[in-house]
Amino acid sequence: MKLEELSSCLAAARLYGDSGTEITDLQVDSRKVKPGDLFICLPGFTVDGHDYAPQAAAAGAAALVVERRLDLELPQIVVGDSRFAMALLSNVFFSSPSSRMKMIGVTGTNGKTTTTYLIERILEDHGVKTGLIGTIQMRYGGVSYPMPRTTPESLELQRHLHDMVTQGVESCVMEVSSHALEQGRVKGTDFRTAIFTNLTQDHLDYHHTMEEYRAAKGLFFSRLGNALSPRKEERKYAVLNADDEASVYFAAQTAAETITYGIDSEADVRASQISITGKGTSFHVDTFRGSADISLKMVGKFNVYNALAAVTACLLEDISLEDIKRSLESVPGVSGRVEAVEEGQPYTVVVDYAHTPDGLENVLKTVNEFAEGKVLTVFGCGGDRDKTKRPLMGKIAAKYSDHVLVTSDNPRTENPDAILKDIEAGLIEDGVERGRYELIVDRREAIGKAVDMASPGDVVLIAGKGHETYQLIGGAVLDFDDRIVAKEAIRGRSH
Ligand SMILES: CC(=O)N[C@H]1[C@@H](OP(=O)(O)OP(=O)(O)OC[C@H]2O[C@@H](n3ccc(=O)[nH]c3=O)[C@H](O)[C@@H]2O)O[C@H](CO)[C@@H](O)[C@@H]1O[C@H](C)C(=O)N[C@@H](C)C(=O)N[C@H](CCC(=O)O)C(=O)O
Ligand SMILES: Nc1ncnc2c1ncn2[C@@H]1O[C@H](COP(=O)(O)OP(=O)(O)OP(=O)(O)O)[C@@H](O)[C@H]1O
Ligand SMILES: N[C@H](CCC[C@H](N)C(=O)O)C(=O)O
Ligand SMILES: [Mg+2]
Repeated sequence: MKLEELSSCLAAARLYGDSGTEITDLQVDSRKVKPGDLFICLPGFTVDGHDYAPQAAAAGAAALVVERRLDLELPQIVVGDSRFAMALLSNVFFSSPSSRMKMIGVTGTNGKTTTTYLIERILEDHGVKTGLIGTIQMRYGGVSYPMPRTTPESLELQRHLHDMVTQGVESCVMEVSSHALEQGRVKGTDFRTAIFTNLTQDHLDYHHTMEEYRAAKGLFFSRLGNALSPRKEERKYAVLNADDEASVYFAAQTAAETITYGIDSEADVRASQISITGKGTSFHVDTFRGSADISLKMVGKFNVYNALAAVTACLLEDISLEDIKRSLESVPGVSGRVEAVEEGQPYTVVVDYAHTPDGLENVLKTVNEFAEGKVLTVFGCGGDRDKTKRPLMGKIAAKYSDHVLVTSDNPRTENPDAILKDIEAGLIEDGVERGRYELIVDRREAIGKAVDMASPGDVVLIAGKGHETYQLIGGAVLDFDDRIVAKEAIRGRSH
C-alpha cells in the first residue's frame, strides 16, 4: 500500500517525503523491522519509541510515524498521538477486518474471560466460525496463540482480525480491557455488540480513581457505532448489567440500542430461582424471546451473570434460547476459574483467578456455600499493580475464611515481603488474630501448608493465578501452575 493512501485516514496528519513510498508492513518494535516496513514510534510508558527510529531505519524501514519530526532521511507522517494513529492506520492497512465480521466485545472488571468463552461455545455450536481473543489465549481456525495481555495492541489486533477474515471466521468475541480502551487499542474496531459485566475496584495504579476507571470503560459504549464502518446500516447493541449502577452511565453515553440483563433489578433478560451447589448452578431465565430453566456446570452466582450476558448477546445473534441453553449446559467450566483439583482427597481444593476484592469476595462466598468444614485461603496480590486493593483483599480473605495464607502472586519488580505486609495491614486493621493467618512468601510452601492443614470436608481455595503457568519474580518468568503444585502437595501430604 502506498504511504499516501495509508495516511489518508488521518485528516490532520502531515506527510513529509515521497508520498508514493510503498509500505509492505507496519511495525512498532524496531527489533522486528524488515525492509519496506512503516515504523510507528510510540512514546511508551518506559522508553520512547522515537529513540529507536535510527535502528528501524538501519533495518530498512521505508517510512516513520512520529509525534515530532525526526532528523532522518525517511518519509515521515507526523501525528498528534501515534498510539491512536496506529489503531486507525492498522485498521486501514488490514482492510477494516472488523467490519467484515460480527464483533462482540466484553468489558468489565470481572467475568470477561468467562463470558467470552460462553459466547464462543454457543456460536460455535450454532455453526458460526468464531474467533476468541482474551486473557488466556487467542484462538481461531483450530490454532491457539499465547497472549501476553488481555487485549492486544491495535496493530497485533488488526493483523489477527485480518487473518481471521482470511480464514473465513464470521464472528469474533473478545475481551476489551480498560487499559486497551484508554490507550485506543480498539479504536477503529467496529463492534456490533458491547457487553458490560461489572465495575468494581482494580487497576487504580493506572486509572487513579474509580471515576477515571469508569470513564475508560465508558469509551467502549460512547464509541460504539462510531467506528469506520462500511456497514452503517447494521444495528449496534450495548448489553448492560442492570444490577450494576455504572450501567446507567454507560447507557447515557451510547448511541446504540441498550439491552439489559440482571437478577435483582428489572431487566430484559432476568434470572430468578437461583440454586447453587458444589456441582453447579441452576436458574430460571425470562427473556424477550421466551423463558428457560438452565443448569450450569459452573458454580457461583457470578456465573449466572456471565451466563445472562452470554444469553443476551447470543439472542441478539438470532440464536434460539433452546440452543443457547443446550450449549451453556455443556460447558464444563473455564480453565483456572473455580477449577477443582481432584486427586481423590477427602477435602476440596479449588484454583480460581480472583485477583480483585470483588472477585475474591464472590468466590469466597461461593466456596462457603458448599464447604462442609473450614475454608483455608491461599492468595496474594500482584506487584506493580494497584496497591490499594491489597489491604482490602486481606480483609475479605479473613472475613470469609477460617485460615488465611498470604503469599506471592507475581511480585514482578516489587519486594515480595513488602507486598505481603501491605496485605497484612488490612488484617491488622480488622483485628484478625495472628493465629488465623500467616505470611509465607514462597507460594509452593503456602499451598503445601494449606493442603497439610485440610481435614475432610474442608475447602482449600488457591486464588489469584487461575490458568497462569508462571510466577513473575523480578525480571524472571518461573514455571508455576497452582493446579500442578496443588496436586503435588496433595500426593506428597505427610499424613
Ligand atoms: C501500561 C501499558 O499498558 N504498557 C504497554 C505499553 O508499554 P510501553 O508503552 O511502556 O512500551 P515501552 O516498553 O515503553 O516501549 C515503547 C515503544 O518502544 C518500542 N521499542 C522498545 C525497545 C526497542 O528496542 N525498540 C523499540 O522499538 C516498543 O516496541 C514500543 O513501541 O506498550 C507495550 C507494547 O504494546 C505493552 O506491552 C505494555 O503493556 C504492559 C506489558 C502491561 O503490563 N500492560 C498491562 C498493564 C495491561 O495492558 N493490562 C491490560 C488489563 C488486564 C486486565 O484485564 O485486568 C491488558 O489488556 O492486558
Ligand atoms: N461476573 C463476575 N462478577 C464478579 N466476579 C467474577 C465474575 N466472573 C468471574 N468472577 C471472578 O473473577 C475471576 C476472574 O474471572 P474472569 O477471568 O472471567 O474475569 P476477567 O474479567 O476476564 O479478568 P481479567 O481482568 O484478568 O481479564 C474468577 O476467577 C472469579 O473469581
Ligand atoms: N490482567 C490482570 C491479571 C492479574 C493476575 C494476577 N495474577 C497478577 O499478576 O496480579 C492484571 O494484569 O492486572
Ligand atoms: Mg480476562
